Amino acid sequence: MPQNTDDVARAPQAAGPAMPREILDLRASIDNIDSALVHLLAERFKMTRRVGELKAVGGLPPADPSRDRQQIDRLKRIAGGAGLDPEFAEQFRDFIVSEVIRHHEHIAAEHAAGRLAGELPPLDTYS
Ligand SMILES: O=C(O)C(=O)C[C@]1(C(=O)O)C=C[C@@H](O)C=C1
Repeated sequence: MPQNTDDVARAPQAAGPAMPREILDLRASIDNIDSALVHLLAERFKMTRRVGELKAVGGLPPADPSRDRQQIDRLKRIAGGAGLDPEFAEQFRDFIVSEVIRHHEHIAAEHAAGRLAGELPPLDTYS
């Protein structure tokens, strides 16, 4: 994903002390990381949208507390090893998953109203 790293260096400077070159370089990297995070999140939401469709079709509830517990324990362990505050990692996951739940609920309501769009798996294939 190409980035225009000149954006930061060309940004107008407020009056005051000059911005050190290293901060400008760090900001360019921060912008790249933020962009990667947004792209990763967009991919994650594509996956969860499909999960939401399958849950709606299968009559499964939007939230899955045992999966939540698994994810939280795993992410907190990873965060600890990566030098990130595990509580922050949990809150970040909660923030994302609460949006996923909102999407799941919307998809379930659309399905209940017979308006669910997109490719759906055939039902009762194995019964
Ligand atoms: O795995 C699921 O069952 C999902 O619906 C996805 C997801 C998630 O965003 O990771 C969302 C809600 C659930 O409570 C658990 C996980």
